[in-house]
Amino acid sequence: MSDFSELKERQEHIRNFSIVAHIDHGKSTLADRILELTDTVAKRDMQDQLLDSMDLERERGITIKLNAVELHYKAKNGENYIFHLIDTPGHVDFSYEVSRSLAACEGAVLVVDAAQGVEAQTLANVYLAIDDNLEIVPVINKIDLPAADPERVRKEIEDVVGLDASDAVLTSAKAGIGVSELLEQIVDKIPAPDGKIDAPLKALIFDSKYDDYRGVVLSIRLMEGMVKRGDKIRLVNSNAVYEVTEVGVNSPDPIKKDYLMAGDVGYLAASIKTIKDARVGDTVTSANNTDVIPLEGYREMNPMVYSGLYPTDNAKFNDLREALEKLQLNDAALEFEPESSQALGFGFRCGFLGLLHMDVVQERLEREFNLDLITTAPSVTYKVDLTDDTEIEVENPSDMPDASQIKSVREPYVNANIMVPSEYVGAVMELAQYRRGIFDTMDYIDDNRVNVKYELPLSEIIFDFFDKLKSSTRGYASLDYELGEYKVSNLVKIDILLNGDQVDALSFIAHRDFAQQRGNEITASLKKIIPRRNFEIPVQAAIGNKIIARTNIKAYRKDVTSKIHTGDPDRRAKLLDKQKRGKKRMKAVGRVEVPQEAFMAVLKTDTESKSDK
Ligand SMILES: Nc1nc2c(ncn2[C@@H]2O[C@H](COP(=O)(O)OP(=O)(O)OP(=O)(O)O)[C@@H](O)[C@H]2O)c(=O)[nH]1
Repeated sequence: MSDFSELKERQEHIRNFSIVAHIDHGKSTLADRILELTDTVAKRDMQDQLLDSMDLERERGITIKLNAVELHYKAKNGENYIFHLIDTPGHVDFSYEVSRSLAACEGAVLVVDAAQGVEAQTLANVYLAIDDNLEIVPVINKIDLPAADPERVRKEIEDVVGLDASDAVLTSAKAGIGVSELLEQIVDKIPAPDGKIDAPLKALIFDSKYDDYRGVVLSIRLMEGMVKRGDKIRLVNSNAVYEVTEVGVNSPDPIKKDYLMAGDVGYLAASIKTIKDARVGDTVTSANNTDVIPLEGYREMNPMVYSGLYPTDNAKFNDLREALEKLQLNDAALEFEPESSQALGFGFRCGFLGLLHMDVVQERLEREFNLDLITTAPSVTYKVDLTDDTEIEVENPSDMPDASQIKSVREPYVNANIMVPSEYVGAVMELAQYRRGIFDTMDYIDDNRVNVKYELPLSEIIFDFFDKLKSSTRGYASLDYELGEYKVSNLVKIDILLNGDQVDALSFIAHRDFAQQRGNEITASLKKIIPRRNFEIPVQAAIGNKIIARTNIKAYRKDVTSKIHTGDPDRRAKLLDKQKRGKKRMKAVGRVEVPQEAFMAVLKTDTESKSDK
């Protein structure tokens, strides 16, 4: 191995940075250009959003997971630098990934769209970086757009974020303009890591994933010391000892290395089979180093919403448990515990950071673990004060006690930050008011944009608030929020009965003022969603014993294949097959078949349409 002064020299040439931005401001495209310019990826292998390696990320055009790559850059001063670039997601549901990435870095490149300017997530993400004492390199991207106004945006970065943007790099990630200037600024402005190379190993686990062959593969940032194949390591929290089988970096494909040293960002495999040993935020040290002070891990994330995940085939319960355990490694914000439902059997109550997160988890479970799942409607956590002076938390609406036992129910509120051109302030306020928002403040960002702050019930914003906000502001509003206080609200549980039987997984909680309306809406949409049977199915909504809405699904008589001549077995088989596939995501509840969509019917509210107009 190289001698100490060589290692020290190498360390001085390392630059670790994340790219942070509001969603769609061009982080992933900028990362692509950086990969190209540093010849990390050959032109012929280049594809758009290369670091978004999950199919799901490419299909949706969003970054879900952080991604760390090593690049080599020869600067204008003639020296060779090692960059560790961590691309991060922009969506609020994944800000946990951002905070973990930042902990592995000395600097952050802040990308701001030259036409849109500073948006809600720009602020949220850059504040995370400022809190971590990172050096921030501002970049004004998309200068090729006709609507680009870099000087206005420069001023916004100074006035709203409070950073010196006088030498912010002007880029077009799309056209490849300004990227080499950015690389030079990264070299000049972001400090090299300075952890002791000759101290005992201390590394932070900032991500991990399960690999069938290598066991758990850890993404680590070495703070002190070195690690190589054959070393015995200890994971501090779990106190588990392993022998390192491989270390390396992603560039972007994995490349094995002889060693990783203080300042490096790379991966480590040690045949770790016990998933719970390898938690994100834990410290890795050498096996014989027993008095190490663990690195400051991460703030625990509290899920914002909960929903039930059930296998459509009850026999797959254990497969689902195993899949959730493996996925949790790669998604540290996911929580789950077993629950059961009369209607759906055995499954898990899962906690998510938001609906996009929930959607992504469901899709990853189905794709990566080959499961068919039913998800119940998401719910926030309510705090219920009971008449016997005790307090309980309710994450599943069907667990809400009987009204006679309840003194009061409190629900979580968020502090929301909405940035919007001033002409749309009226529309934003109308929407927020309708969603039971409490106005806080309004500040001008510049001559024609404002930052409006509201306290809003979380349950009102997790579903479709953002879509409604976008549509009532022609896409111009951006939103960020953090959990605030619990407040007492007049809430009731609404139960749904199908064919006379209450279906626990369809119960939901609503504000009393909207209960009647929601009852009507939901019975009407269930009527459309639930397939007819050869008997009439009453669909009812009830508060306690009182039925508040009712409709009927008419009986259906004909067999779907009865019209087809038996002489065409092919067609008949195809039709039956189609029918079978359609059934995959259905659950038989009593004599009624309930499709996945029905469990989400509660999310579809038409209530704003009146206020939108
Ligand atoms: N005109 C123009 N478009 C750009 C530029 N940079 C990125 N885009 C486009 O902006 C869109 C969003 O770019 P992404 O790189 O996916 O944005 P992102 O910030 O990584 O988004 P998330 O990962 O979802 O947070 C894409 O359609 C890009 O092609 C630019 O410099 N000019």
